[in-house]
Amino acid sequence: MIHLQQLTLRRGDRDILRGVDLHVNAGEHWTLLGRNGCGKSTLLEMITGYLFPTSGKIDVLGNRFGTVDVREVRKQIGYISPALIEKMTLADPVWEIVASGAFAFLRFYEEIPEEVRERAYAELTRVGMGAFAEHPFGTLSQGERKKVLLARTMMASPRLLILDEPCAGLDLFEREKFLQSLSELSSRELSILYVTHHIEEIIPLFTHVALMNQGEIVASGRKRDVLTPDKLRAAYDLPIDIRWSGERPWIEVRGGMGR
Ligand SMILES: Nc1ncnc2c1ncn2[C@@H]1O[C@H](COP(=O)(O)OP(=O)(O)OP(=O)(O)O)[C@@H](O)[C@H]1O
Repeated sequence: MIHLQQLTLRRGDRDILRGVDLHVNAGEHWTLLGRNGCGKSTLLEMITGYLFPTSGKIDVLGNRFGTVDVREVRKQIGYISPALIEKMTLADPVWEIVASGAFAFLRFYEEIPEEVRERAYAELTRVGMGAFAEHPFGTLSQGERKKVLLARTMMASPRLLILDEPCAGLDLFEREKFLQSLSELSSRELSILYVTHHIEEIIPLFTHVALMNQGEIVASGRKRDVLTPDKLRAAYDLPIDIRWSGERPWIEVRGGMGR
């Protein structure tokens, strides 16, 4: 699904990404973790073809970037980023926002086909937002907006779903509801790449983790192999204990900072 080989991004005299290798195979769902500024969002922008590397190779869904039209590849990728929410028109009804996901544009200037409207309602219902279909998008809470964007993304039946901190700013209840909606997508044929700062968001759905530190991937693989106290300490510079509840990790910072 995603194969990155020796990716480097140089800006001025600084390497923002350095020698990044990442291999996401069909049927795997990955989380990407790391401290502020380590390069997570930059990596997502490369995988979605908005940024080009200084060196290295990017293959996404069987397409080698640099030899294909990335806009065509993007049609198969659902990408929810903080910037996307800002692009939505707050006065538009929720169902129209969702329906626009079936096309490669943000707003409708023509009548929306009935079939698209029905699918939009179905996707909204699936994420528990059916009752809000006629509400203006701008009146929704942050958590509700995130679920609407998830529904919108699914309109294009993506093969790859990329989420950049989708639970940021959500309360516990909204976060769990969002994660549940995400889990329910696992029956569809798609792979998920999910960036977060919160290890407890690595719900059973996720199979693999990549840990970044200062532009490099310092550990990657099956989540139980990567989420170990030693590897987390190396990435976060903190003594971290980890406890598993089923296939979901919970962490404790041992003795506070600096010990
Ligand atoms: N166009 C640019 N020119 C120079 N530096 C940049 C540019 N874009 C990003 N950076 C720097 O690259 C680093 C990585 O940024 P990025 O946004 O990818 O980090 P992140 O891991 O997503 O951080 P956060 O967790 O805070 O969202 C940061 O230090 C940022 O300041």
